[in-house]
Order: sequence, then structure tokens, then C-alpha cells
Amino acid sequence: MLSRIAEVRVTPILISDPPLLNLQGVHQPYTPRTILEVITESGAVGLGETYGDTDYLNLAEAVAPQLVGRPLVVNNLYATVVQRLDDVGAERVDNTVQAEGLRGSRTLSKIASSVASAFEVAVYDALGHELDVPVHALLGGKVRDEVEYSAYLFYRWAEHPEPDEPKDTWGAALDPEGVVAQAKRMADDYGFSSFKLKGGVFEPAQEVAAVRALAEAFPGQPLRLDPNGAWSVSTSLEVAAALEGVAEYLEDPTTGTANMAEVARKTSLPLATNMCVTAFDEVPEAFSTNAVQVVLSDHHYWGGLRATQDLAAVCRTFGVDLSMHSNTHLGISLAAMTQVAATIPGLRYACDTHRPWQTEDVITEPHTFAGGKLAVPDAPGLGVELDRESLEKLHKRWQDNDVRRRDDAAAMRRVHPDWAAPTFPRW
Ligand SMILES: O=C([O-])C(=O)C[C@H](O)[C@@H](O)C(=O)[O-]
Ligand SMILES: [Mg+2]
Repeated sequence: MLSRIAEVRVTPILISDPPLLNLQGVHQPYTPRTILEVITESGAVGLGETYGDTDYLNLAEAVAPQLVGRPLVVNNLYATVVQRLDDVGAERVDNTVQAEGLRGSRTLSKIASSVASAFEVAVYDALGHELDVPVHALLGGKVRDEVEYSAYLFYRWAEHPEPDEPKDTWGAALDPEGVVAQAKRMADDYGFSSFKLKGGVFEPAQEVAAVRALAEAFPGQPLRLDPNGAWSVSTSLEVAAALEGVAEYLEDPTTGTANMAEVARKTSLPLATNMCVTAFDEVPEAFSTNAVQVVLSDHHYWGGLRATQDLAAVCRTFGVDLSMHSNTHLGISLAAMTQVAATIPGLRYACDTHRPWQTEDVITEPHTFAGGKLAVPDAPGLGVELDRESLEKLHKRWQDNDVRRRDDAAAMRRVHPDWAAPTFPRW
């Protein structure tokens, strides 16, 4: 007989983040995440991680007490989360606004999915510990022993503007040479052999030049460019023409399914997205218009690990490829991505991860990439253990600091006071 949930802990933290540039601005020195612990009557601990912005955190805190006394069941989690939306005043969310401009439209159900997913992961982790099996076994079993990730390259500043803000040793990358140097270090340190450049920062011609420089430095290796919907249809087509035979896909060149479909009709370069297809109700229009050829799933957005498997089945049905998107995250999320990726047949593109940019973690043994891959662990649950000291330290930072949401435009305004988040298309 499985034991029930005895306690649920929700801990907001702030993690250091380097000054990575994107269409909206620049990453803040610290960014919020929420860490969950689901503790069973027999003492098993399941871990989950999700966004830490106020709406997500408040919702997670409202849901936590509802789970105490319940069995380790994942099927009712989304419904439980949705019921608590009213408690946290999340009706303030405008369904038409893009969350940070980088993940498509912001809706209440997407916020609920992102919170439910973290509880789902924590329940699976607890279940794995109770039953002494890995999460991938609970998901039907792994079909691969390693999951491949790609290097996530960013234009970036060497440092944040204030002297006491977190530093790293990567240096600036503001031109093709800087991007290639960053890619070489990613390849040397982690063994990545495919590369994604975050675009939408400079004029498209400059970003095309960077991708071409990468192609010269890494001949024949997979390359992608992602401007987060910054370009018009005609600019997207110009970039597509310039990168045909160079890039393996273009990611969200333009905003909205209709524009993506128009670009897709006129280029042979596959289009990938983590913006216009981020929830099941966005699938029918996108697939029926052939707007995307690769969906970049994200278990946070889609509502969990099983939802990711469901999405994989839908994609298979329509002949659309699936890979994985990431956002700034720590080892619990990476462990969850790796577990579910291990169970999905036909995953032929390397998954995204921001993890190499993070200098902190809340697990005792942070992941190490070898040959750009992570081994799929067979240890119980997610195969990671909470580092309590680190959790407390990062929680104390949250208590001592007033950053409560990600706002890349505000971070940019500290350096360029006139900066405004762009209107679309930017180019
Ligand atoms: O593929 C993407 O669009 C992302 O990874 C979204 C992220 O927010 C990325 O743009 C970032 O970290 O700046
Ligand atoms: Mg993207």
C-alpha cells in the first residue's frame, strides 16, 4: 500500500543569472524559481521545480495544502491547480499579453499548467522513491540511455552593470567572433555538438553572419537561430534563404501561427516553435496549416511529463517533430526533462538547456554533460537529491531581495534608460 502525502513545501528562491541578451532586453542578475517538496507519510521526498514569478508562486502556495492527505496520484493535479486560480487573483492576467515576450500568449491555463507540472514531477519523484524505480519506468520505460542537449548560445555582456552583481568567466559575445568563441568553450567544456543562437538582438544580417561563422567553425554540425518572433514574414524569408543548407531549423522567426504558416509555405527550412504552439488548444490551427515542423515541448508549459508524452503522440500522428525548449532552470527541471526525453521515441533533435549558464543549483550533485549528453539515471525517482544548505541560501537571497518576477526589459533599462520592449515585427 502506497503512503499518502504528509507534507508539501514550497520554497521560492533567487538564482544568479548572467547578462544574456534577447529581444526583450537582458537577463536580470537574479531570477526567481519555485522549488517543491512532496513528502510522503513514509518519509519519501519528491522534488519539483517551476517558474518563480509571483503568479506561479502564489498558485503553488495555494495548491500545496490541498494535496496533504491525498494519495500519490498525478491525474487530478491540473484540476486541483485550476480550482485555486481564483484564490491568487490571477484574473489580473491578460490572455493576450506575451509573458516576457518569449513564450507566446500568457493565459491562466498556461500558468496553471506550469504549476501543475512541478507538482506532477514531485509526485512522480516521490512515487519513484516509494517504489524504488526511476521516473522513466513510471512513464513506461526509457527508449534511450542518454539524452542529447544542444549548446544554447547567447549574445551577452561580460558583466551586469553593478559591481556587486554575480559574475562569471565567459566574457562578452557581441559579434560573430564572440559567438564562435562561446560555442568553442561550450563544445570543449560540455561536448555539445549542436548549437542554438538566441537571436532577435541585432539586425538579422548580423545574426546570419554569426550563424555562418558557426558553420565555418563547426562544419556540418547542426545550427539553429531563434529570434523569438522578431521578424516580419519577408525578413524571415530573407533569413531562411540565407541559411538554407546552413541551419537545421529556424525557431520562431515570426510571431503568430498565420505568419509562421506563410513563412513555412515559402521555405524548405523547417520551422520550430516554443511560442505559437505552447498548449494543446494551439495545436489544431498550427498543424492543419503546416505552420511548424518541430514543436519544442517544455514539460513546464505543457502541464507535466505525461502531457509531454501526449504531445509527442499528437506530433507523431501529424508527422511533426518534437524536441525540447528550456528556460533558465536548475537541476530538478533538467532531471525531469531528461527522464521524459528518455521515454519519447524518435527524438532526433538535441534538446535545449540553459543549465550551463547557471553557477548554482539546489541538488547535491549537479549534472555533468559528457559529449553534450546526459546519462539517463536508473536510480529511484528523478535520480537527484536536494541540497538543503543551498536551498536555504537561495531562499534567503529571495527574502533579502525584492526581485519577484522576470523582467528582461527592466534589466535593460538599468543600462539604456530609454529601452522599451519591442513592437512586432522588430525587423
Ligand atoms: O527558446 C526560447 O524562446 C527561450 O529559450 C526563451 C528564453 O526566455 C530565452 O529567450 C532567454 O533565456 O532569454
Ligand atoms: Mg525559442
